[in-house]
Amino acid sequence: TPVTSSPNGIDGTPYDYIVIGGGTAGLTVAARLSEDPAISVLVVEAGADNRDNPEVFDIYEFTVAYGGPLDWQYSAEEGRVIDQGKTLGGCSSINGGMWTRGSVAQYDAWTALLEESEAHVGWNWDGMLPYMRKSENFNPPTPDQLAKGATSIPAVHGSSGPVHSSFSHGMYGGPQQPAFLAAATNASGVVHCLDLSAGHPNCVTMSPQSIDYNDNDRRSSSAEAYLTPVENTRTNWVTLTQHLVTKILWAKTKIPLVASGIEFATYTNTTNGTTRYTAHARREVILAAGAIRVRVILCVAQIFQLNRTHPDPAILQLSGIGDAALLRPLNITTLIDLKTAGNAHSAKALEVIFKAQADIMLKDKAPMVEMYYITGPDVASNEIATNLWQLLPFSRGRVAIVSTDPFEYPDIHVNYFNVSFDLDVQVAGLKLVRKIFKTPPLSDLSTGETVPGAAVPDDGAGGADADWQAYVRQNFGSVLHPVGTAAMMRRGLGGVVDAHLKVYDTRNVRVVDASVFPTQISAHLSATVYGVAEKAADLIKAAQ
Ligand SMILES: Cc1cc2nc3c(=O)[nH]c(=O)nc-3n(C[C@H](O)[C@H](O)[C@H](O)COP(=O)(O)OP(=O)(O)OC[C@H]3O[C@@H](n4cnc5c(N)ncnc54)[C@H](O)[C@@H]3O)c2cc1C
Repeated sequence: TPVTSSPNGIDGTPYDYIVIGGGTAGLTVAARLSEDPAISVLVVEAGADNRDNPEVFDIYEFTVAYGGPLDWQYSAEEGRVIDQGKTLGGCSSINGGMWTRGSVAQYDAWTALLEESEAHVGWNWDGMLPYMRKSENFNPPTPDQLAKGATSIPAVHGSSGPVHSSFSHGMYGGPQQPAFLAAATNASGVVHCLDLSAGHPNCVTMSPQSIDYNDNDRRSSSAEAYLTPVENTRTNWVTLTQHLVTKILWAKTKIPLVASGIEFATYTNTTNGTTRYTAHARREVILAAGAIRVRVILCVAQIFQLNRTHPDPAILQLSGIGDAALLRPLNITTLIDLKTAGNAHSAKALEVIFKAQADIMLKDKAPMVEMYYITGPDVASNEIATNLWQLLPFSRGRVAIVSTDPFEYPDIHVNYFNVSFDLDVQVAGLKLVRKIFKTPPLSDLSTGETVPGAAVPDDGAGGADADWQAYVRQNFGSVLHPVGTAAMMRRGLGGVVDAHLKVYDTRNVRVVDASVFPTQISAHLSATVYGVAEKAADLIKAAQ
């Protein structure tokens, strides 16, 4: 069976590649590797196959899955909840489907954080664009959508990839959208651009989603895009759902480590299986368990940038890769002492990483916040609203295992506003939102502000900083874009994987998911995660 929840026939079986996590990146890389019928691929996914559940396929039910069984609901300090997809397709099965890319300079900075000798691998805009396009099948705006104000630059999009992207049938056609575009320009000078995916996202425009226009706006998750079309024909690819990978098994525990496979256990909403199964990897183990869990598996570096959480690391930690000081008290033998988990980024390394980010903000003028304008069905019919999302925080969080029980959630510290500049950015962004709503032509449509309203009185200058700060601290929620927990960076900077996405000091373990982003980007992440996974697949194939 191509997708199964039974370990029978998988337990004890060898595969060429084992992919841990059938999420956004995991299914992408598995699909590409299994294009060669001589290569066998096993994907092990903790969640179930919920492709037929409207909470997954119906993009108009976005947010309904939060807090339910399809959501990991990791907890962090101050009672915060970090939602992440626990279902086939991972976050791509429950996310908002916003389809955007970061700026040219942000991708170029990834190379700058690697060894010079690795620059040729092409972790930059020019090297990523072909892969982001490869993943995509863009449906340019229809005449009706054009009339409502949709724009695009079709040449920057892919037109024959697996992930469908388009504007929706439900695209709202009222006067509020053009009024917002014009008011944003009038209030701030930010220009109206045609497309957020063209590498220059410092602008205001309407944005497509990862949905299939020709299939009634059905969500185009990684499962729908990469697995569904081939699942009945590609017999060399098996996906096991409802099983948690508990650790990586090692054939050789001297550096460079060689993985021999994985151990896994049944995992349902009611069962933490006690039986441990194994599967063997002839070639490689590929970690794609997301930015929180990879760290649990790897037990490696955890930068927890605001809006980013790293799931993968936990699996690394359970497998003996991580900070010895964390693993020793848990009686886990440290195989690779990767100290970057938690607090080990030296001041010198942080200076380099922060300077790269500051340069992107100051020289490249990369967007520091996103204003997500909402109208139509998402809010009451007489309301217009804006979410303000901070894109490039300097605060860093961390993920660490707390026990050797693989079912136990890792300890997550998001450290929001640990760097006070992040709070300044929030306040400046919110003041600008208020200004835009008070600027024509949007102001002509508004009868006044309800939220935050009197909670942050407008003193004529947009409100007092102290009032805004208190408001942000009380109301702030993460946009749930964790990255960087197993960063692709020079080892001296705290990197966990090299430019080939190989974990340092291992021969055959790679990380392929949002964990490897060394820095945050001014975009929603999924389009870039697909690009990373597509590029990773080619790197892995080239190494065969
Ligand atoms: C609520 C929400 C809304 C978002 N909205 C958008 C948006 O509108 N647009 C956008 O572009 N991006 C959005 N994002 C971000 C984007 O979806 C994610 O960054 C991206 O999909 C992450 O991909 P990934 O492959 O790194 O991880 P995931 O897609 O999370 O995949 C990891 C997979 O590994 C599985 N797993 C974890 N641990 C184990 C284990 N031990 N054993 C087996 N399996 C395991 C998980 O269940 C999961 O399926 C959103 C994210 C969230 C959470």
